[in-house]
Amino acid sequence: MTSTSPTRTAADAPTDAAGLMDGAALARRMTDRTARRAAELTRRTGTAPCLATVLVGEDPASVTYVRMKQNRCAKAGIDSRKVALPAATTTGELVATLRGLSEDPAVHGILLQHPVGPHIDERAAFEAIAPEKDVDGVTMRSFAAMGFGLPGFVSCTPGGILRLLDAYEVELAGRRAVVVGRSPILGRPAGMLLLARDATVTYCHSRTVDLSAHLREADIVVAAVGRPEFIRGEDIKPGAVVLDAGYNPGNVGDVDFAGARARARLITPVPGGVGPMTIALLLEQTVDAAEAQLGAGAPVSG
Ligand SMILES: Nc1nc2c(c(=O)[nH]1)N[C@@H](CN(C=O)c1ccc(C(=O)N[C@@H](CCC(=O)O)C(=O)O)cc1)CN2
Repeated sequence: MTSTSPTRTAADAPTDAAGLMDGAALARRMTDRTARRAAELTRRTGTAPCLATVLVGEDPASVTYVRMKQNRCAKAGIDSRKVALPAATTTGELVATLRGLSEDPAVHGILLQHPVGPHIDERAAFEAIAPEKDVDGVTMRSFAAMGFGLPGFVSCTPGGILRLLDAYEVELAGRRAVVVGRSPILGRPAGMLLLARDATVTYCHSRTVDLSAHLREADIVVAAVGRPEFIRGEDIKPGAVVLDAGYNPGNVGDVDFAGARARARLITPVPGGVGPMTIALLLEQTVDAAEAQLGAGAPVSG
């Protein structure tokens, strides 16, 4: 991915600006721990954890994200199996591929890169992933667990957002959280995870009347709308915590960073905030899945 956004330095920030939530650093710490767990699992079982990545077509951003996931797998001692399918793949063919991976004992986790082409029934494809291999948290069974606050694989970006909030000791119970966006891999599960932690959650979306009024009341804002700098700084409540899950071309988030930072208490940058957490969670959940399938949970301290 190329970056056209100007480089931000600490000197650019106003003196009373929000603290940055450093997702890149937290993701590195998580991945170090995941790598230790993967090594221990491989030593004990003779089998390395394996993630299958499935990419349909050649969308440049998706190609980049899949490559990033495979590179980080390699660094963490996780095998990856790349399945690249032509753009013309049908729903039936994709479902058959995912069912085959679901039944393959050498594969412990499956990732279907979103989005797939408009001619494909993405929901049907996600549902072809065996729940015990759904390390990306995209099946309805995983959604149900997230909705009820039960154990299970979480959607990776929303899960990463919760880890960031916990790492920065942000209180959630009773706080007003506004999630802008309702996509199945991002906004919806983000709201479910926040609700499971007793936040008072409001979803805003394209049909919301007076988004600004909702945002101005929000203690926590999750921006997952997919439009560059859509959230205006002036709408952020002073002292709010802002998580920008946008990944627009040019590494631009969904939030007007400078404007929001001047009012918020904590904010994630783009890049270096929520994005790296997505892949850290994917790797962690792949090792969770492998441990469960190989019957070999390996406690690792630190
Ligand atoms: N099946 C899925 N598809 C998609 C998901 C997902 O979680 N599961 N998320 C997004 C995109 N995505 C991963 O696929 C993703 C986007 C961005 C990043 C990231 O780390 N970005 C960096 C900057 C990257 C760069 O420098 O080029 C950052 O924000 O610091 C990771 C993953 C859509 N599809």
